[in-house]
Amino acid sequence: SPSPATKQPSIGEATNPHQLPPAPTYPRRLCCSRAMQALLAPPALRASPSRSPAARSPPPSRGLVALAAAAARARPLRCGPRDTVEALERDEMLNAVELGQWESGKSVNDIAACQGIRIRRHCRPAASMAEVEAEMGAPRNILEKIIWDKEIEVAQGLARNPLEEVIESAGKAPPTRDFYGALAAAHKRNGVPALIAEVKKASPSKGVLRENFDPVQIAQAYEKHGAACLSILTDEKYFQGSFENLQKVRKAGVKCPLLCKEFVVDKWQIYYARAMGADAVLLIAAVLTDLDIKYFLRICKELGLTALIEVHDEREMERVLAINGVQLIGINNRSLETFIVDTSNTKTLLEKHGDAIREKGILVVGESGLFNPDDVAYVQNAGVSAVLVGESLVKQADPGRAIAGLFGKELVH
Ligand SMILES: O=C(O)c1ccccc1NCC(=O)[C@H](O)[C@H](O)COP(=O)(O)O
Repeated sequence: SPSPATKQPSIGEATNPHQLPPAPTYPRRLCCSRAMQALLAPPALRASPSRSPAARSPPPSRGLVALAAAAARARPLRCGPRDTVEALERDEMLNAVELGQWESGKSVNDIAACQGIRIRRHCRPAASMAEVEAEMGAPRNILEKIIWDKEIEVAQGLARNPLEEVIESAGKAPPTRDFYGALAAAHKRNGVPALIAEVKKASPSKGVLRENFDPVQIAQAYEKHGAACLSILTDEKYFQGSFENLQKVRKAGVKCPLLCKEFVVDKWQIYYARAMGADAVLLIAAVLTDLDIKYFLRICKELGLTALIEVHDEREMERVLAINGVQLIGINNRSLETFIVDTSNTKTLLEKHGDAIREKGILVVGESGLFNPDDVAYVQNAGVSAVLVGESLVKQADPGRAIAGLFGKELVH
């Protein structure tokens, strides 16, 4: 059985990642060096769970940071002979400000709020929604509701398909296709933003978009008519999607790289997405702390997945631009809290951050609310290299042919 140092805690497990006594006000450097000491200590010297402050007074909602930090020690960061103290000192996860905040007693939701994140986590995956709501009140908006359900759903998925098995399947999956490269090439080839065409049956804001929904047929039609990549909704409850749809499209021989459009709150979902054939995953900045994003980016890198990191406002854009290794940013014109769609959001954010984005070689995807060639030209002029389009294609009798209508011309492969 795994040693305490390498054991992966389940979501919501309130375990202090460093197994060190809490201090109310650690100076940041001290906190970091303690984290590194814990990392570098031989397993026998790593403190036992009984010493953890969480064990003394189990807080209900510290699981997320604990999870990320514990995983930083274990996987995918491997502390091997080439990991010098200097390298560890430069490690942005080990030095994450969130770890110091957590050690000094902040909850996951307090830490998230410090980054302007309004979506709360309940971190009680074994509880019923009634129990969660009794403790936290009703979810404040649809995105929070989706995330609360997702935390419980992921725990159920983990019980059915344990992490170790999913990691093994992900490792055996056929190699990923280059999502970023496909977008860059299609943009260059067609002179218009590359298309990520979305395979989506329903959405919370619009209800059922297409009664007669065959994901493989739609995916093949999109590919035939020039989509560079596809986005496959996998959420069942709110979008009537599934991981099976993703797998079916992959197995049907569609060559376009596939984005798993899921509400990722746990690494299990990323491994599962890869095991089911994904080439890219969505990470939503409105839901994930900087440390979550950094950690999930490492897992993506290890698996060869591209991460599309979605932002909606100024604060989220600033946070994401400060994270190393980001290649693809999606600007969602739709607020996932209010459903309001405003394409000028893309323009506003790119006016302010376009230079920094270009300097870093990041590609921007304009997402949501695009219906005609004027809409596409508008976001293209704002500076996007790709667009993510669902409703305006999937609602048409022939979603493939609808692509030429959206761009005002045929796209070529
Ligand atoms: O679309 C929704 O109602 C929704 C609600 C809550 C969370 C996410 C939601 N949608 C995800 C998306 O933003 C879109 O699927 C995607 O960007 C395509 O948008 P569209 O072309 O407008 O269908």
